[in-house]
Amino acid sequence: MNYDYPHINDSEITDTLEDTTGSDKPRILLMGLQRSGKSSIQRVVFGKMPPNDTLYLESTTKIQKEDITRSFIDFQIWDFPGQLNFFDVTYDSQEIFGAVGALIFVIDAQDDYSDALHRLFFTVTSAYRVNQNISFEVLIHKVDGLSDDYKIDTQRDVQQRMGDMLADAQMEHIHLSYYLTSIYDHSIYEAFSKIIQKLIRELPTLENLLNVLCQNSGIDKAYLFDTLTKIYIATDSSPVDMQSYELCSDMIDVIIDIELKLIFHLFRFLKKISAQVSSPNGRLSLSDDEEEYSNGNGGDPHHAVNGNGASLRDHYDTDRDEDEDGDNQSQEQSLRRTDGVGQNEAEASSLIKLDNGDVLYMREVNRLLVLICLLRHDNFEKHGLIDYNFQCFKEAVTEVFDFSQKRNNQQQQQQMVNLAQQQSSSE
Ligand SMILES: Nc1nc2c(ncn2[C@@H]2O[C@H](COP(=O)(O)OP(=O)(O)OP(=O)(O)O)[C@@H](O)[C@H]2O)c(=O)[nH]1
Repeated sequence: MNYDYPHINDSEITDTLEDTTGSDKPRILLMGLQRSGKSSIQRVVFGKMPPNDTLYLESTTKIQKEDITRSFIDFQIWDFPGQLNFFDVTYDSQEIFGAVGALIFVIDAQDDYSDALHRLFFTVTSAYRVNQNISFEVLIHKVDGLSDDYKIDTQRDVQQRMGDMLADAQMEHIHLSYYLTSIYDHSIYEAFSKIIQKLIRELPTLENLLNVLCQNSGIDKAYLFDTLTKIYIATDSSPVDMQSYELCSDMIDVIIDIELKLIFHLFRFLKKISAQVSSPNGRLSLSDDEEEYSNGNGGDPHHAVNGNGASLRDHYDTDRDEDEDGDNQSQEQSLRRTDGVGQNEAEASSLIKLDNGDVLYMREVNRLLVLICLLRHDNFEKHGLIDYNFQCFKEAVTEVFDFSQKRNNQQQQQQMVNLAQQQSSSE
């Protein structure tokens, strides 16, 4: 049986190739059989699509390239149509696979995956011949429908069969990493966190900084999250347990939800102001105001933004305790301007007290990154020390990325100089 890709006609290939050139950003490729879940993963993790909406996604016919902007993760994701063979001679495989950081192969675990394994073998061995630096990642996907025992058995079976195939081809030196994933829970974010971390050059430095922060502040676990994608780009060296990771990851959703509500009310407030300016008597009636609040936020006027809207966070300052979904988890939110930082460096912080006495503490490192820590309540009493250490951590992280940015710029300039020299010598 031929497990290679089916033959594709030329017009389809040319059509697709138009999409394959362009950006210098490191690439993450999503490959796998049709309907294995590639586009769903891309949309859910990087596009915030609700998992249920992926049921209506149409099959991909061309490479879908997406620049991950507004995120710390400065990569390009390429979603490949399941039916095309990009190792065909018609393609410049050097162009496609030369600059790849990670090749993620998605296997549908709810289906018979024999064909998928042969395709995975073909894909990995072909890509390896082009670029030996690619990190190969295998998502055993859609495991939400499987029992825990069956998940483990499936992973063992996939690993065993791939290991045998690579050994038979004397290519056992190719290393594959395996993850059990589903878009319906945290597993897909956890897997992407580990995949992306392999591509971050600054990872060891960030881990060291997090270790020092935890040791000196009584913090049990700390994650540095990319706010947009909920991918954690680094954590301290204590073991990651799924429960703490899920709590921290959920905290981002809670905060974003609150911020969105604030933006919504700010928008309504500004709309009202503009209506007031243009209204004949130039006055706002109190009854209108109350109606707005009761429609929008359950009648709590303190959720409104009390300023001129120049900076949302600069004007928001509230604490609250409330029960969450019957969990009796006490939650305090405080989005406030921190003294000692400039007007433009307003940063958010947030605190959630858990039932067992632990505390989840979030601090904004910059526009793209947040630090979320889990610690015992009595350790949180040394609040000033934690805040001071956090400022030191933040400065160090900023320095690391400034340095890395400068190095990248220098490397790019050097590459351009080399290219120009090559061109002039060949003329
Ligand atoms: N149960 C379950 N279904 C999923 C999961 N991820 C994706 N799906 C479903 O799988 C189906 C196919 O998903 P797609 O993302 O379109 O698959 P694809 O690999 O991009 O397919 P092509 O574009 O044809 O190559 C959709 O109905 C998704 O809702 C998952 O984690 N669990």
